[in-house]
Amino acid sequence: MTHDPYVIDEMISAKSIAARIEDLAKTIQTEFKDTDKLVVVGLLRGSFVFIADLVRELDLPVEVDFLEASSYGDGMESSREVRILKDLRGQIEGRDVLVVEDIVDTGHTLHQVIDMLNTRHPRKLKSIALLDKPSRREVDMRADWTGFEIPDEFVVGYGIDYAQRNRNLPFIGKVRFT
Ligand SMILES: O=P(O)(O)OC[C@H]1O[C@H](OP(=O)(O)OP(=O)(O)O)[C@H](O)[C@@H]1O
Ligand code: HPA
Ligand SMILES: [Mg+2]
Repeated sequence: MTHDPYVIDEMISAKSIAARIEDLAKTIQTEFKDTDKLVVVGLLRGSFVFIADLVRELDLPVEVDFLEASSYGDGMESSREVRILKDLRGQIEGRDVLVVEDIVDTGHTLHQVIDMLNTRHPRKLKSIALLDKPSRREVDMRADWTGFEIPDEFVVGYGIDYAQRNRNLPFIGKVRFT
């Protein structure tokens, strides 16, 4: 697949992301202060940077697990069909679970993942997303906590890709075709 040339304009700096994650971690700590061992579930691949930074700010007993869900492939359009490519390693029945997502866009990915995890009867199931793009929503879905609300721009960096590139940028940038 070939892509038109583009540049990336910074939208949210690494420093702002770090500051916001400190605040979010305090909220999560309060929410789960009585939890024996919280299961923090990262949705691969996009959330790998966010989950790494978030769990290091949590002063709580946590277990980290991953689920791989994919709907975008290499393009900019959701397929609306969320495929589970890799399941959790652990059981979540009766457990407190926090799903960590990089971005909620149409909402299909988080919606379908939450539905699927609910069938396993966790005690408590909450979600957190670094970014929220509410103007593009196609299903009624919101993460319980959000880092930043963003406009309708295709973003990359801090774990998020365009055609599997740019995940390693330390900031969130928007893609601008040249
Ligand atoms: O709200 P939605 O419209 O469903 O979009 C959000 C999802 O899309 C992206 O994942 P993608 O399918 O590209 O896989 P990736 O995480 O491996 O990049 C992103 O990481 C979210 O998981
Ligand atoms: O803005 C985005 N950028 C990259 N991947 C995405 N998947 C959903 N929305 C986006
Ligand atoms: Mg993803």
